[in-house]
Amino acid sequence: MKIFLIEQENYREWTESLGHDREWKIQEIQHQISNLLNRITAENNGFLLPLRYDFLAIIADGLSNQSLIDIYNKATEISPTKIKACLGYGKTPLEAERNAFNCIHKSDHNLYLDKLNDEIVTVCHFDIDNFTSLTLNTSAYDAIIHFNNIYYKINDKLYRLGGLTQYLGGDNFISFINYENIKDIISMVNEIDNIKVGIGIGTNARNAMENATKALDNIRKTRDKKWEISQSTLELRY
Ligand SMILES: Nc1nc2c(ncn2[C@@H]2O[C@H](COP(=O)(O)OP(=O)(O)OP(=O)(O)O)[C@@H](O)[C@H]2O)c(=O)[nH]1
Repeated sequence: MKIFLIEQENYREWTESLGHDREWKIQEIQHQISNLLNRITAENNGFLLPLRYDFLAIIADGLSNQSLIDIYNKATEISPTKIKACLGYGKTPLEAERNAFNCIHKSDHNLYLDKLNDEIVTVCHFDIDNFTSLTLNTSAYDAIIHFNNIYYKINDKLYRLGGLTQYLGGDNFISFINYENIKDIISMVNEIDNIKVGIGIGTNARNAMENATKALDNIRKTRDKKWEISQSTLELRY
């Protein structure tokens, strides 16, 4: 697995430079940066995980180093701080991210790329059943508390498998995992009520993500299963 990790350096100093009436400005700028990097990453068939916003991760399998250079250049163009970025490799997405993080802190260069083999990308798109049904919820915020209780339980298991997990809004969250751990995901969701998962496999993260959402939509059609796997060959885009 390859993770391209981008650091916005001296983030705290930048935030403090905005004064006390700053949080709304930070939120505005963070979401603008995440929006623009999300777009250029998707155009290159990757997938952006905003993580902490001062550090953003890109699932880089299937992306050329030139694509990563283009994304790095975009980040340096739009960020209010200096940018450092490293490409890391690992058996799991978490190991790859840790290696990229280590590289950022050890490397004197602002950009470190390596010639690494691409591996297939596997992503799980989790969804809670009937999250929007009014009978379940007394308020939008109560629904979030209900979601969080499930999310943190599952996230801990995904972390132990070496998955990189990101909340996407509503009752949706995804985890990029190692292909070998699909069986662990299936046994996990079989033991948890009111949750389903679409598992997507692809030659790059965008392809895998599309397949995971397709699998999730298929489950909704019949509602007689808690998981489905979908894979296809690379569809060239852009
Ligand atoms: N990020 C993201 N949000 C979604 C997606 N689909 C739905 N949502 C949001 O997630 C919330 C729940 O939507 P659904 O999961 O479709 O509805 P549900 O009530 O849980 O019904 P089922 O999942 O079909 O059982 C809503 O706030 C939607 O706006 C998606 O593909 N991605």
